[in-house]
Amino acid sequence: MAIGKSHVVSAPGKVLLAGGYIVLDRDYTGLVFGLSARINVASQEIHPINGVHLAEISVESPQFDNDSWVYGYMPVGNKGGVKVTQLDPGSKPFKPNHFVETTLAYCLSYIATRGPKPDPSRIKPARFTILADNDYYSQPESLSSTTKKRRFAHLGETISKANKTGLGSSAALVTALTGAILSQYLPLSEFDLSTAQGKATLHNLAQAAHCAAQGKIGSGFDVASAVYGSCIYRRFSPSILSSIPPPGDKSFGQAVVDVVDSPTLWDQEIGKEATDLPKGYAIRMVDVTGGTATVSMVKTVNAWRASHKEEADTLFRRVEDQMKVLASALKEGKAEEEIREAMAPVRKLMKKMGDESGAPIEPDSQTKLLDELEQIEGVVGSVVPGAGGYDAAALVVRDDAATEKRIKDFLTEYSAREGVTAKLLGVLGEVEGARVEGWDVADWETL
Ligand SMILES: Nc1ncnc2c1ncn2[C@@H]1O[C@H](COP(=O)(O)OP(=O)(O)OP(=O)(O)O)[C@@H](O)[C@H]1O
Ligand SMILES: C[C@@](O)(CCOP(=O)(O)O)CC(=O)O
Repeated sequence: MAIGKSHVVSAPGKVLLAGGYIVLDRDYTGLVFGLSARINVASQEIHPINGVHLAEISVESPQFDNDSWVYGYMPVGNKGGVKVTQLDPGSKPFKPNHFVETTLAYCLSYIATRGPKPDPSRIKPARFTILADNDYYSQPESLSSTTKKRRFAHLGETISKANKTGLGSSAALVTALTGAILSQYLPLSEFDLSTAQGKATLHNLAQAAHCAAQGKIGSGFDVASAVYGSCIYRRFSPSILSSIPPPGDKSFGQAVVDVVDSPTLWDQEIGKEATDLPKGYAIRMVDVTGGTATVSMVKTVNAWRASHKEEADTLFRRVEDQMKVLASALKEGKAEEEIREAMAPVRKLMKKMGDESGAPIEPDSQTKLLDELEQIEGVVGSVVPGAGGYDAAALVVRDDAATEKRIKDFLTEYSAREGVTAKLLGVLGEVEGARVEGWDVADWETL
């Protein structure tokens, strides 16, 4: 087989600086920042040689051991789209990748069904290569220092064993893969990521695929920031997606097209104008070992809200109001002291939400860590991002080497003292969402 030139689409990770839990309800918004850690997906057409034509699409994640997935595809009736079936890799163990498979089913069905009449012959054999920036996964200590220095380090383990750092790998992956598939099969006149229409198509399709793969539990803030970058996000109505039957159904393709291309259904709000960071400041993430089950935390908060409606709604409203104060302080480049004063109540209110509901949103071990971090010169404020829990902290900091060194030294000392592993990640908050990259996948090992 011969491989064509690659197109690379990337999407950023996320940090929900303020608005965890409240953003699950359309009545409230959340402040989300994109992160400089991106997942890139390169697409390449595969040309048959000697007339041998296989209806196969392969997806590879070469930073992980043996992680590649091969799919066969075939049309489903007139409006069913395309059915995707994972093929047995033969020599290697059979491992499904639910996010990849669902994204392929949604995107290929959308492409094959849209237009004046369905045309599954638009789908041709192709290869998609996933390359994730290193901060998405904790780098095993055993990696050599040369490997660690590479932009896309080989982790020496399978993806299922990798320890995620919580930057939203599945949303960035689904968004970048959706962008790469659309760019691969549609002409620029039908999909152009640099236009508002192109971003809307990417957003709607990636939300639909991600929700289906994830079991419809999230607010979609992670996919929204993967597409649009930093924003104040109000979620779409969850009912939008309820008319889509499972992939393989005879009306699946048409249902995906009707929902994704609907000019009236989508009611999310992406407030781009209200988000930015002051010059000279950055958002940094601290990865703390220890996991938190977001789904059960959400259930606990929802149960508390159901039984303490008035109290919960007042608290939710206060979180949103304070989130907006923080967003404006950052956007308007207010003085450090004002940002500090805007950020501290966000933390207090989230701690209160945890105390009242019984979900460990800012558990005491995190309170100790954040309190100490906030004492460091150059650290303006801290919060437990997203759902909170035991595994991460987000900081607004002065963006200079001296502050970074103070934080790193502190975390080394704190980890030894408290018997945890707390590390400063390399990622920075950034404003840009999904984009087309200029490099060729053939060069990835030298980047
Ligand atoms: N580099 C990658 N290559 C292939 N698949 C990936 C990659 N990164 C993520 N995935 C897919 O996403 C899944 C992880 O999704 P999951 O919902 O568990 O994490 P998440 O909550 O998005 O991550 P995070 O903890 O980073 O916020 C993996 O099991 C895999 O299916
Ligand atoms: C609890 C929630 O509001 C935020 C979860 O954020 P994170 O995955 O912890 O970054 C859930 C959601 O909005 O999808």
